[in-house]
Amino acid sequence: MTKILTTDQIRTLDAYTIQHEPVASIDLMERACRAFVEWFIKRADTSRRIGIVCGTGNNGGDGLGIARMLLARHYTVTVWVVEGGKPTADFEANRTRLLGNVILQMIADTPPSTIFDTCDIVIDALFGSGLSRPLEGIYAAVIERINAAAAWRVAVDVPSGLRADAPSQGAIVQAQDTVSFQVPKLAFFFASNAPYVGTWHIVDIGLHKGLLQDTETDHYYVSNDDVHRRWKPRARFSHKGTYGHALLVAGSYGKTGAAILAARALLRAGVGLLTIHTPVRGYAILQQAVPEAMVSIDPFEEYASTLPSSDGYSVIGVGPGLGQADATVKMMRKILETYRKPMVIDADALNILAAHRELLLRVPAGSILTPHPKEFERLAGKTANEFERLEKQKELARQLKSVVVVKGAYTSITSPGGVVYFNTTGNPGMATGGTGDVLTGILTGLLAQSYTSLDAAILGVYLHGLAGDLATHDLGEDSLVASDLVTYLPAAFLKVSGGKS
Ligand SMILES: NC(=O)C1=CN([C@@H]2O[C@H](COP(=O)(O)OP(=O)(O)OC[C@H]3O[C@@H](n4cnc5c(N)ncnc54)[C@H](O)[C@@H]3O)[C@@H](O)[C@H]2O)[C@@H](O)CC1
Ligand SMILES: [K+]
Repeated sequence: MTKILTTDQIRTLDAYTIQHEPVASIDLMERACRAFVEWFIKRADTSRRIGIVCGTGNNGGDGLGIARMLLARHYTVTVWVVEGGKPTADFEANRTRLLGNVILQMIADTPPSTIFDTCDIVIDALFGSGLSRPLEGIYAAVIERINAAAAWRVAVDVPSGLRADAPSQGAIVQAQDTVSFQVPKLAFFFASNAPYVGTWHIVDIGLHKGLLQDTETDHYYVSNDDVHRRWKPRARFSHKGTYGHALLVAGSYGKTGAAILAARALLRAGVGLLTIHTPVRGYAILQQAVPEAMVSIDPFEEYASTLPSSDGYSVIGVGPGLGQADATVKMMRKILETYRKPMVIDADALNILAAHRELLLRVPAGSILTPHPKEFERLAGKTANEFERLEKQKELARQLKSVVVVKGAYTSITSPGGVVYFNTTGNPGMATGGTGDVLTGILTGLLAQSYTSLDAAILGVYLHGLAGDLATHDLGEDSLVASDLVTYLPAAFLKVSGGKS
């Protein structure tokens, strides 16, 4: 698991590294500059004209060090320093090291609109993690020019003006790429910050490994290795009973497709047996579309009303295409009153919980809830920003002793203990109807196979995004449909299992 740390934790790590490696502060900055430059030179050749905009803190010190290294590699570099705060010692040291290489252009007033006209690339080293209040005045004026520049904008550590672990206000640099030191910052994972962060990249600056390992955090992001460790190979002497019997409660008149997508994904996720409970109208369609599944037929024509029995199922997945008819609400109530094993709860099943809040507390411990942001808002209430939403998500997971998955570009998975895992697979092609139904199927299929709910959620969300990425690789983002995720799920399993699936 890769950690996401707060600014205070990173500051502690910096200081600890300086003291215990030991390494001089200026040499640690030198390492940071070198790591940035190594990343940079792979992406820009020496014909590109570079502008570096520096503050007078340590982020600005990085900017000066980067300037020196790029000049030594024969890039054309202009360096601007925005006058203001008291320069730090490492900024001063790097200013001295730069003397004679380039003349620093000082900015004391609103710069002309043409300031960056001669730059192909603008490197933003105005402020880093030391930002403590919104940027205004001269800083805001410079940022306005940076954002208006017809150049590739690359931020050092964080886009200036963005707070790493709190909501941001004031002027913020809109970087296309952010090269961040050692660990990603929490703010990078929120949709509202995407216009500032662009694509983020992590470079290793060699902060103290021991302390990095020992530093506790509630926030992680998920990589292929983490997922591989959670994946379980199938046993030689296993049989269909080994892999669970899932019940999928899904579909209503006009929404049988949701049941098909979830059912197909469930089977491709490796479940032993699948029964789908669906209204009469869905029966013939499901038997043809998903021949591997058994169908339990509701007495009602158009929506589900009565589940004959929930006994014997290892897991229930409920929600896709379900509708919210009164009879369906009654059925949900009955399920929650009698079934005590984990469930996967999605879509209309979540909306039913939001509208009948007494049911929420009946959700069996160890379940997985998969709201998109709007459904989450109905469940947990409005929030002012994504930091607040994440706190509410942790609270809900604790309260229900379940895993809460809020879907988005970086789907966040919260354990009952309040630990958050951000998923890193997936792409905008998946922003299309039915992909959520596929996720419900995958998660239900994994839970049926006795994965813990947290492992099922981390593995399932990752596989779902990876199937989307593999599909996009062949088909492009524009044409991706939810069924493609099911088609590419086997390839995703193969990738996660290292070819052993
Ligand atoms: N040894 C270290 O601590 C290392 C630090 N590094 C760099 O140092 C950065 C952090 O440096 P600093 O802590 O000096 O912080 P910054 O360079 O981000 O900010 C510098 C100063 O700006 C002032 N400031 C904050 N908000 C302001 C506002 N809204 N308007 C005006 N002034 C404001 C603060 O008082 C602070 O002293 C990191 O992001 C990274 O780029 C790297 O060189 C790696 C090593
Ligand atoms: K910056």
